[in-house]
Amino acid sequence: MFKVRTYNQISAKGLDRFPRENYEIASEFNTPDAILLRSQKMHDEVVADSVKAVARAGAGVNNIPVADYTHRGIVVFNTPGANANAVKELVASSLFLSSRDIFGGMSYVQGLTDMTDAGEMAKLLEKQKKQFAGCEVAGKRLGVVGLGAIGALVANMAVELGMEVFGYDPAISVEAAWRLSRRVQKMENLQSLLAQSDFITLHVPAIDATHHMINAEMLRCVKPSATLLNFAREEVVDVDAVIAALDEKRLAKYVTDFPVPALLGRPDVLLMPHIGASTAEAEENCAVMAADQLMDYLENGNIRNSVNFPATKMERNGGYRITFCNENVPRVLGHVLSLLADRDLNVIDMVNQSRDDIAYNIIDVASEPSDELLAAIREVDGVVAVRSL
Ligand SMILES: NC(=O)c1ccc[n+]([C@@H]2O[C@H](COP(=O)([O-])OP(=O)(O)OC[C@H]3O[C@@H](n4cnc5c(N)ncnc54)[C@H](O)[C@@H]3O)[C@@H](O)[C@H]2O)c1
Ligand SMILES: O=C(O)CC[C@@H](O)C(=O)O
Repeated sequence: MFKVRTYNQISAKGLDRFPRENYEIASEFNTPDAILLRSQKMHDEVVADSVKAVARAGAGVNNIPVADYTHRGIVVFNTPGANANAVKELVASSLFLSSRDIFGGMSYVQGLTDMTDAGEMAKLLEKQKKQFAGCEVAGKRLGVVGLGAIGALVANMAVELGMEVFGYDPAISVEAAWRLSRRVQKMENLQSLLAQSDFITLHVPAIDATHHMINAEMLRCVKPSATLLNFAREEVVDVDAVIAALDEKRLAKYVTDFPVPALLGRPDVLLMPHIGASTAEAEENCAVMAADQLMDYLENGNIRNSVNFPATKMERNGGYRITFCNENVPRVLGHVLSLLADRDLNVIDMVNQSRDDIAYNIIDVASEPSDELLAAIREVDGVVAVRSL
């Protein structure tokens, strides 16, 4: 029986994937085999040595101490693309909400609570509506920073809206580049993108390289009429620099899913409570994908969509399965294979993959590995974790 500890509200569709005859799912477990979470900050959480994998039902993994887990042999998964459409739709809404005063106009109408005469109300609205006029997004220039799962959908959607679209992503994958409309113009640097754009939307992960990528220096490049949209992460933007730019009218508007108190009460911001991925569809997609990935790892040792371990898959061909991960240094695999040979254990099939400092191995053997063998593998210099499945 595997135990999976959940944090946050995980879609029932995802939780239903775990067959209850093999899995116990709960939000409290002292020694779980795996953790399934959304935005729970794990940096200060004590994670038991029993944990073999952590699955993030979502894209960003900056809430997880990935490097620390890697050293402990804990595989971290995410769900690439599973919530991208939800974010794209909120970015579309935000383009409209920031280009026209839809919110102000609606609040104004709702505030007319003393009004009883329909004719008088219609006259008043016709007179007042000019204060809520805006502009269209068609024909405007959108700069998309980060052209992965979300950025590509946003860029393509903006092309369809009639916008002129610029993209900047120095690390774009071949797959992501294929998804992109040919009408998206590639920018060589961030400054050029910022200088041309009427709207700038950020879709990069929160990593060291993107920390405060929008800072005082970069904000000096933007047009005073520009709107900045941040549906990526709080850390990607230096919010003090944004506030200074708004105060000095060097930036027109800031729209963000990651508000901080200093932004409250400003007329030139639109603040949302981290709802980019809060649709039934996205929550289901993420939870189902995360659950399936966790189960395949716990039951078969296969790794798909990990952010710290190499993608590794081996079909089951009978026999008994040993998996282990080790520091990516010479001689560890050879040492383990010699332990199997010493015990006359025949290898049916095996796969060895590495990623940065970590290597991962699946070995199918003809007879059941003993506890003594597993303990001996665990003792090999460089081995981090061993399992028998
Ligand atoms: N608001 C929300 O609820 C919400 C939902 C989903 C994702 N997100 C955030 O959006 C981020 C992106 O999600 P995704 O699914 O598109 O991820 P992704 O991995 O598919 O795409 C990220 C892209 O950013 C690019 N990139 C990395 N560093 C860059 C840099 N310095 N400059 C320009 N581009 C750079 C990468 O090459 C990649 O193409 C996530 O990491 C997460 O933080 C927020
Ligand atoms: O779980 C959520 O609601 C947000 C997820 C989002 O921030 C992500 O990075 O995928």
